[in-house]
Amino acid sequence: MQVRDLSLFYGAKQALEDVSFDLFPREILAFIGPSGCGKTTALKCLNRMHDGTRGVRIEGSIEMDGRDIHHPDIDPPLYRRRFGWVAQKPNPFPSSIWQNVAYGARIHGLMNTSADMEAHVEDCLRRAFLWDEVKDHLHKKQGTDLSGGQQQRLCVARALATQPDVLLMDEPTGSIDPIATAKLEELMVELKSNHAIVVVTHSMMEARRIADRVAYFHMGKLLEIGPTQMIFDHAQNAKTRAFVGGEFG
Ligand SMILES: Nc1ncnc2c1ncn2[C@@H]1O[C@H](COP(=O)(O)OP(=O)(O)OP(=O)(O)O)[C@@H](O)[C@H]1O
Repeated sequence: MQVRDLSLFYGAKQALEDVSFDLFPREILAFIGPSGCGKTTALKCLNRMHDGTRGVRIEGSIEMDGRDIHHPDIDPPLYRRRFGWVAQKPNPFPSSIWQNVAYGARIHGLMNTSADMEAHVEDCLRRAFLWDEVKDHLHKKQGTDLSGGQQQRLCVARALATQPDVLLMDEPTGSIDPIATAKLEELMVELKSNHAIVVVTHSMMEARRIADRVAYFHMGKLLEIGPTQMIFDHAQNAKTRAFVGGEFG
């Protein structure tokens, strides 16, 4: 994806200003920066999640595979299917584990037979590192009956079910414990072999552990983007250096 000179306004308030970056296949790109600097707003631009939000105005361009994502020929539901979304707070549907995963594939008509659907649900749960823990109660347990970390991995499995190219994760480890966090981070690194991942994180350690590249946002601007080690050890911008050095934020 190519994002160029992206600005976003919530009514009169400008939340993003001339943001430009690329997203490459099979990379983890982390958005970091102080609270309110526009990370989530930028994430939501990628899958057109602001569509239909009253008062939001977007300028600049976003292209995916060389095509303008706002072109009238683009079908928004089909476009959005190319993205999986994982939120900070695990939010499984109040239905069985199996239904949580099957839902997306069903509404998009992705599986032809019930055998295909069974295999797909298993595959998504395996890829989300959850299969062994839930395989004996796929229909008996609700998604909401699982632990917080398991619920978050279920949300990843649900996101994988629509066969997305890109996973957008908004502080996915922000509300789970350290052991569950380690498992989710390991999962994200595994998933990047098939997906590009953009992750918003408040944890500098997490960005260091899992990201290939890091983008530093500051008051709506993307001040610096580069390989993770460069941003943490040799940032060009003084504000980036101060933030990753823990001086503020
Ligand atoms: N729906 C909205 N309407 C009006 N202003 C909004 C809306 N959503 C976000 N904002 C404002 O836009 C700015 C950027 O918010 P955003 O949530 O993108 O920041 P963030 O970097 O993700 O913050 P945090 O790290 O706290 O989640 C903030 O000033 C926020 O108050």
